[in-house]
Amino acid sequence: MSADSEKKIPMSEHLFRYLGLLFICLITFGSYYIYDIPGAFPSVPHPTSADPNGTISELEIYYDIGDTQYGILYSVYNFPNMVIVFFGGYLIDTVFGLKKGAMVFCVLVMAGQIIFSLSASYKLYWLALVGRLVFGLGGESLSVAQSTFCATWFNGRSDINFAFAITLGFSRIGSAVNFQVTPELIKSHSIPFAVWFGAITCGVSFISCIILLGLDLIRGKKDKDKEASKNDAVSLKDIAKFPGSVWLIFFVVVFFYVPLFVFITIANNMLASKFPGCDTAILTSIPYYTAAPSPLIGFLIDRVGHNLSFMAGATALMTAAHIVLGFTSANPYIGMIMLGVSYATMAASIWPTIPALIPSSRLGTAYGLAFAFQNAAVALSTLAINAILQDTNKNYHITSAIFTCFAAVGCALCIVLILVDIKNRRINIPSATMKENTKLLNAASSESAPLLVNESAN
Ligand SMILES: NCCCC[C@H](N)C(=O)NCC(=O)O
Repeated sequence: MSADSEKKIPMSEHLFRYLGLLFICLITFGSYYIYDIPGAFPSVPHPTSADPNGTISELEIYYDIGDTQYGILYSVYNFPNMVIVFFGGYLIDTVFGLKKGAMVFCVLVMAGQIIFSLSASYKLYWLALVGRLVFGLGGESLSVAQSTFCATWFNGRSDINFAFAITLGFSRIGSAVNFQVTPELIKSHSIPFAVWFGAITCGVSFISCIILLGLDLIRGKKDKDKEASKNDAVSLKDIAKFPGSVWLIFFVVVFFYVPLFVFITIANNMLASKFPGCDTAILTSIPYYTAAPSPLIGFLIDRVGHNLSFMAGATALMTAAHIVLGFTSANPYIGMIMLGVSYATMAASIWPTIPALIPSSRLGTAYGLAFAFQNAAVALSTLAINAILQDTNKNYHITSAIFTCFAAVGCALCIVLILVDIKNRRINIPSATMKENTKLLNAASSESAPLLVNESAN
């Protein structure tokens, strides 16, 4: 779409897209809110002979469990998603279609949290695991549906990076709000009340999903898309035909999100041990709060394009952040803010590159694959990092070196992507050209579905 033709879009059309975006944001608000409910339980003193200043989560006391069982509340979410989220994307593309898929995943998220809440009411740990497992069956796939909705609603528009950044910023506000609200509700009411409140946020997301489905029917008619319900079956051959750049982007997802998500799980202890007396609760939530202004970065990328250069900048900043946090005595706020800015930049630049490489009919599968790799890497690295810490008597220099290397590899991959794109000219180009290419890609794929872009042909 040229700048000229875009100027002719009536205001009511822009308002309609942004109304849709509001509900696209809201469908995952509940899932991002409830994901870290276990982590938001307050810590209480728990002195032992080995560690007189030791603390323990109130959740462990409530269910009468240890650290390992606490960790399993997260593992039952991540491990199955090494595989499930890929099938979630596949189901969206070929079995359910986007609308029914979103509804099924929303119901699973809400059902999972209701089961978790019942476990809190009856103090049953095994039921809590069942709840987290059911939540995991829908949680990641719902994020795939969200990305696919966002790509579909903003396909070929000049504000697609902005729209993606808004959904991520909004979702991460959900994560951050949980860290403030859950401890407050536990203090002012009770543990079951705080957990049931999470179920209410999922109810809000469920209602938003119903409204979004209605709006999407109208959008489908406006855009005259053939996404009546579902596409032709995705075959392994289609996936093998995904362009090389998309596979490299999946690897960047892995090498960027491991030093972010896995680091955050150990950040509390690492920062407390390196900087005694610092406020670790505030420090560890900084990267998520910093994601809130990522729409500003998305807005900037919409103006200048060159997503890969922003991704390279984000990985370079992530590398520097881990060096500052792990190997210098600089104030930890500096390193954590660097980490947050790098996250906000990556979140705004990486996810919109996928619709420029993969046609709409295969977007669910592509996002599903990206999240499957991400979950596998995060789940395995979390185990490996904790094993290393245990074996080295909590030598955080080693883990910082590992995170630094991961981020540096991510940066190197971005540079390779930039070099590859000099020839292909698909994603490190001015945004107007990228949007034009995306439209051509989708037009070509609807004529000879499922056609995927052949990089060397470009
Ligand atoms: N409950 C966490 C959902 C994560 C969704 C997805 N795997 C993801 O990482 N999205 C990008 C992000 O930055 O959150």
